[in-house]
Amino acid sequence: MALSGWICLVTGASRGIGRGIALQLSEAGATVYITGRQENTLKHTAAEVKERGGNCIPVICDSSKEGDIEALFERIKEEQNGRLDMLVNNAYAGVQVIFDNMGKKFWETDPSMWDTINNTGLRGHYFCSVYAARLMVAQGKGLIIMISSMGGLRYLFNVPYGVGKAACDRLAADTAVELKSRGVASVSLWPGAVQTEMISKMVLEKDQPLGVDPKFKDVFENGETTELSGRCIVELAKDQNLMSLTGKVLMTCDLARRYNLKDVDGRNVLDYTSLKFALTQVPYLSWLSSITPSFLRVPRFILTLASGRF
Ligand SMILES: NC(=O)c1ccc[n+]([C@@H]2O[C@H](COP(=O)([O-])OP(=O)(O)OC[C@H]3O[C@@H](n4cnc5c(N)ncnc54)[C@H](O)[C@@H]3O)[C@@H](O)[C@H]2O)c1
Repeated sequence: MALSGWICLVTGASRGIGRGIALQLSEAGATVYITGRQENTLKHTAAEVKERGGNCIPVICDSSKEGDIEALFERIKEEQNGRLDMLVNNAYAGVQVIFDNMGKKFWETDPSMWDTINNTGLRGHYFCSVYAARLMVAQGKGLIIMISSMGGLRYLFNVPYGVGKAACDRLAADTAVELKSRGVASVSLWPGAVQTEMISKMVLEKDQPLGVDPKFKDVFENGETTELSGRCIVELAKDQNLMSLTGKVLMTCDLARRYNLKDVDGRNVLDYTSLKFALTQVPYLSWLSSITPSFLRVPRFILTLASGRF
């Protein structure tokens, strides 16, 4: 099996993308530590891993609490003789608050939204990266992945969300500078729209989700399963040229093309960098989408320019 013998850690794996990644890593043969705040929900993921013949170790760990994080890494160090091959920084506490405040300006929302979104989804990632890097540098190899999103490029949802995602991308880039000579890779992964349990409840199962653009609902209707990111990560981990990608933002649609992957339900992966898809999002031009070949992609330098930073 591809990741047989690997020791991996996925934070926030009781549901959503973290759960999907844990399922795929364990299916590939890795021993996967999974974290979350509640024992009962974590146990569901652990049971599913076991059902599929995998091996995972649930650990209660609140990513917004540094004491919990320190204890988690102490435990891995002790149980695995200092070995850790992969850290997936996924835990995220922002989805509910994002939907509860959809359409509001930052000055109209409680400023504590910053902490809800970024204490777990950014600060927690930094703390985990520090402790993981200590183990990985000592063994001279490893892979750290930040689960981010295209909200890192330009405005999406709200201010703390976008700032947090841009910072996750920068966290991967800057940690990569210091880790590269030690044999450890660090990347940021942008999934596309993912059909998580929360997204199903708040978008897909509602006729007109409050404050949500109907186009947004269409995108999620064709979205990725929660396991596609994990499938991409398994291939990435085995990639002989992994180090050439360190520090970069990687998109699931690009990785699916690079490794010739389909989603776990057999569907092709929606390429949200294709010109065809981009046109569907532009008012008055969406009709052009039906006559645009799907292999044409928005060049990466245009994406860089789209950040509007210079
Ligand atoms: N859903 C999407 O369409 C989508 C698309 C692109 C990127 N992403 C990103 O993927 C990541 C995961 O998002 P998701 O949609 O799976 O979210 P989710 O809310 O479905 O899952 C988040 C997970 O983190 C856990 N968690 C929350 N707070 C925690 C804490 N304090 N400590 C430990 N665990 C905690 C939850 O229990 C859950 O398991 C986020 O960074 C999100 O921005 C999501």
